[in-house]
Amino acid sequence: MLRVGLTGDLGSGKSTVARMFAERGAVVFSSDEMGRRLMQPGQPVYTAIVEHFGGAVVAEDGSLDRRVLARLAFTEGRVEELNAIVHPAVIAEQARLIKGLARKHPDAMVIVESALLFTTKYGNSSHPWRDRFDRMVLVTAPEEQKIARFVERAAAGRLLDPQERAALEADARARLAMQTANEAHAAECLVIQNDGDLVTLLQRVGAVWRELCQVARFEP
Ligand SMILES: CC(C)(COP(=O)(O)OP(=O)(O)OC[C@H]1O[C@@H](n2cnc3c(N)ncnc32)[C@H](O)[C@@H]1O)[C@@H](O)C(=O)NCCC(=O)NCCS
Ligand SMILES: Nc1ncnc2c1ncn2[C@@H]1O[C@H](COP(=O)(O)OP(=O)(O)OP(=O)(O)O)[C@@H](O)[C@H]1O
Repeated sequence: MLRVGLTGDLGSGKSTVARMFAERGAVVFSSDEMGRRLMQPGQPVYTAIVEHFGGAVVAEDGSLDRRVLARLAFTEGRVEELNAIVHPAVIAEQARLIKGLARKHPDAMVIVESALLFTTKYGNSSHPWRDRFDRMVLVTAPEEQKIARFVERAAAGRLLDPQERAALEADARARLAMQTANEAHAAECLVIQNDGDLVTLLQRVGAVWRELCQVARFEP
């Protein structure tokens, strides 16, 4: 089994790249999706977040209010408090799933996608990502393109008024300010530059996929 970490800043295109790898046969775990699942009512992570941050983070329907949490995390400087609750649970769940998969499908290519693989403090050693992954893939894009993609994805086809657009851009910049480590690790990664169209991206993903298959063949 080859364990691949797929990282890159917000809006760089990681999830898009992850889907392209999945189409080629990789098993992909999205940390954002897993985090969201573990934050559902009834989960220990949900309970811990409500106990720590108080009832103001609970929406009317009983789920966590992600806008309130995003404000606390990215505007009010409390992101580490949230990370300390969510990250250990996500990392443990990924380790559990990967262990099960290794037993059933020892030849699988597993890809774990997250913007925070290099920065999270919650692995089991001082170099958590080295222990968790055999190879790292980094997706990069110019800063303004990352912000534009984040805004367009959040708009989901709606026309934004200038205030909404400015608020989303500020949110993107605040999150990006916490993701400065990724490109500093470029030398340790297979890098996919996502500064063109989707056809170009598909070609670049194909080249990296072939490289990963070679590694898997020679380092089983
Ligand atoms: C603050 C929360 C509720 C905001 O939710 P929201 O739906 O707006 O964003 P979502 O979770 O889809 O994340 C979108 C992007 O924001 C960025 N981001 C999310 N969490 C973080 C963080 N802790 N540090 C830096 N950037 C982050 C990433 O680029 C991510 O891909 C949520 O992001 C969260 O709980 N974050 C803390 C836990 C975490 O790190 N989750 C992500 C991986 S486990
Ligand atoms: N090369 C591209 N051409 C056009 N659109 C793109 C390209 N790459 C990504 N996108 C679009 O940009 C948006 C952000 O991409 P994606 O969700 O893959 O980024 P991400 O790195 O996973 O972001 P986040 O960390 O915020 O989850 C999506 O709407 C995606 O469809």
